[in-house]
Amino acid sequence: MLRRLGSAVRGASRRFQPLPSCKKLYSSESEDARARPPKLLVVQPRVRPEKLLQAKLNEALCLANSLEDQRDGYFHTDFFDKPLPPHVLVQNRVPRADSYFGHGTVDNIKCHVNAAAESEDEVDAVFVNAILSGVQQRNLEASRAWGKPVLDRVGLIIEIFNAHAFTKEAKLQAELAALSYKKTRLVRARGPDGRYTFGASGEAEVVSARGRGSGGQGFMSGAGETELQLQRRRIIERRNYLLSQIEEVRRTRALQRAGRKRSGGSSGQGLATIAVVGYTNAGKSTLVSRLSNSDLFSDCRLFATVDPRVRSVVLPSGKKVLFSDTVGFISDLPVQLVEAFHATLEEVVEADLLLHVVDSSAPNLDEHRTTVLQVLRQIGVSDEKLQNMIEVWNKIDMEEECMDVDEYLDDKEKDGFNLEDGVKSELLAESEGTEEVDCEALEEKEDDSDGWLYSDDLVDECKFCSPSTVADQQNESFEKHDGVEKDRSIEQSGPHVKTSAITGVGLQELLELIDKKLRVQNKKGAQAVERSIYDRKWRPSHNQESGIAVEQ
Ligand SMILES: Nc1nc2c(ncn2[C@@H]2O[C@H](COP(=O)(O)OP(=O)(O)OP(=O)(O)O)[C@@H](O)[C@H]2O)c(=O)[nH]1
Ligand SMILES: [Mg+2]
Repeated sequence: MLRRLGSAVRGASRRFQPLPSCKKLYSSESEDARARPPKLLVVQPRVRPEKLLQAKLNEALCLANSLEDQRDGYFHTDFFDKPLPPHVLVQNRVPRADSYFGHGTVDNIKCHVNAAAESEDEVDAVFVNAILSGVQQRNLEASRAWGKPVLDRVGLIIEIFNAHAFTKEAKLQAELAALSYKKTRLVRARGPDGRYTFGASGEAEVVSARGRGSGGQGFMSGAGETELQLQRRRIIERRNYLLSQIEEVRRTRALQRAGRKRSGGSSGQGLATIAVVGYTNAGKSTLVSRLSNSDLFSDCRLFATVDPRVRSVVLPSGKKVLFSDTVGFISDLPVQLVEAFHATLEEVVEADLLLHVVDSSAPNLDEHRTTVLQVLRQIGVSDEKLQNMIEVWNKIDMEEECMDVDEYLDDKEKDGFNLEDGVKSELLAESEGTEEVDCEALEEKEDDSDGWLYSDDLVDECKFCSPSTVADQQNESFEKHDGVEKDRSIEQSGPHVKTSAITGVGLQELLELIDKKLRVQNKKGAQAVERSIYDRKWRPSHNQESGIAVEQ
C-alpha cells in the first residue's frame, strides 16, 4: 500500500546538524557510517486480528525506515528506494518482567541478528515495536541476549523526532523528550563479571568526588555520587536549561498569536487560525501546501513535519485565514513527546477551528481517528472545539488505485499467489517453553514479502466505496480503546469532506465549509458579546451633578 504513495515534495534548503541521540545506533562512528541511516531489525509482536497485525507491521517498517537525519532540508534517499528492513513476527504471550519476551523468542531473534551479521548485512540495532521497561531493554541489549542497542516504540519515535527536528524550537523540544525518556532508562545491571555496571555498553560504576555529601571534599565527606547519580544530575541540569529555553519559545509564540489576533487586514478583525491535525502521514502538509500554494515539506517518512509552519489562505468569501501545520500523532505517542512539545501543541489548543485530516486509505482508520482524538483531549482541547472540528478524509484518489489493486490481486490469485504467505512466512512459531532454536533452519527462511505489505482492506473491500461500513465498525473498536470517558458522538461522526491533496478534489468544498463554520462561530461570538453588554447593570453615578452614568 505504502509503495503507491506520491513522491516526496522537497522543502527549502536547511542546514544539517547531526544529533548526538542517534549516535549509539551506529556500530561505527566513521563519517561513512554516519552518512547512512542506521539499519534496524524490526521485531513485531503478534497482535490480533490479522488485519491489525498487518497495519502494525507496516507502521513498524515505516518507522524503521523513517529514522534518517535530514541534510540540506531533505532526505538524500527516496523513501521507496530503501530496501525493506529485515523483520520478524513473534508470538506475544504475557510479557516477562525481565526480558519482555520468553527465552525461546529471545534466542530466535538472536539467531536473526547473527544471521544478518554473517551475511555481511549487519544490523545496527533492534527495534521492538512495543513499550519496554528500562530493565527489559537493558537485558535484551546485554551481550548474552542480542548484543545490540535495543529501541522500543517510544525510543524510536523520539529518535525520529530528534533526527527530523530542524528549527531551534523543535530541537529543544525533541531533546527534552529524549532526556525525559533517558531519565527513566537509567538502570544498573549486573555485568558479565557479576559486578554492577551502568549504561548500554556496561561501563563500570564510578564514584565521583562531587555530589551528595561530598561537595568535592574527598573521602572526608562520604562516598560521593555513583555514576547513576551523576548521570541523573546531569540530565536534571540539562532538562532545567531546556525548560527555561522552551519557556522563552512559548512566550514568543504567545506574543505572535496575540499579534495575529490583532491584525486582520482590511476586515479589522483578528486573523482566524485553523490548526491542521491528524495521524502522521495523513497528508496534512500536502493539504496545507495545496490550499496555500506553498511548498511545505511533505514526505512518506513518518513525522516528516516536526517544525510547525503557518500559511495564509484566502477563503471563498475573501476572508484571510491562517493554517497551522503541526506535528502528526501516532498510537502510543510517547507521553514525553506530548509534554515536551507543549509549546508547539498550544497552537492547536488556541486555534479557532480544527481540521482533522484522516488518511482514508489506512486499513486501521478507526484506530487513527481514536488516537488523534485522545491526544487532542490529552493536550487540553475543549469538547466544544472537538464538536466543531472538521473531519477531512484525504487521499481519496487512492480509491481508483484500490480498484486497480483489486483487479491486480484477482489476477494474482488466479495465478495461485497467496498474499498472506509473505507475512506468515516470517512468523516464528514459538511453542510454549521452546528453549532451543535451530538457527540454520531460520537462516534458510526466506522473506517472501517482496516489498511493502498490502493491507487486507485493499483485498477485501474498498473503504472509500462504503464509508458507512467504516462508521459502523467504529463502535466496536472504540470500546477497545476505552479507559477515558468520551463523547462518542464526536468519534462516530463521519467525514465532512473527502479530498485529495494531490489531485485537488474536494478542496473548494473544504474551503467553503471552513468559511461557513467561521461565519457561524463569529455570529455566535458576536451574540455572546451583545448578550453580555445587555446583561450589564447600569447604575447612576454617585456624582449626581454630572448626570453621567458609569458602568459598575
Ligand atoms: N495519493 C495521495 N497521496 C497523498 C495525498 N496527500 C498526501 N499524500 C502523500 O502522503 C505522504 C505524506 O504526506 P504529508 O503531507 O507529508 O503527510 P503529513 O500528514 O504532513 O505527515 P507528517 O508530517 O509526517 O505527520 C506524502 O508522500 C504525500 O505525497 C493524497 O491526497 N493522495
Ligand atoms: Mg507534515
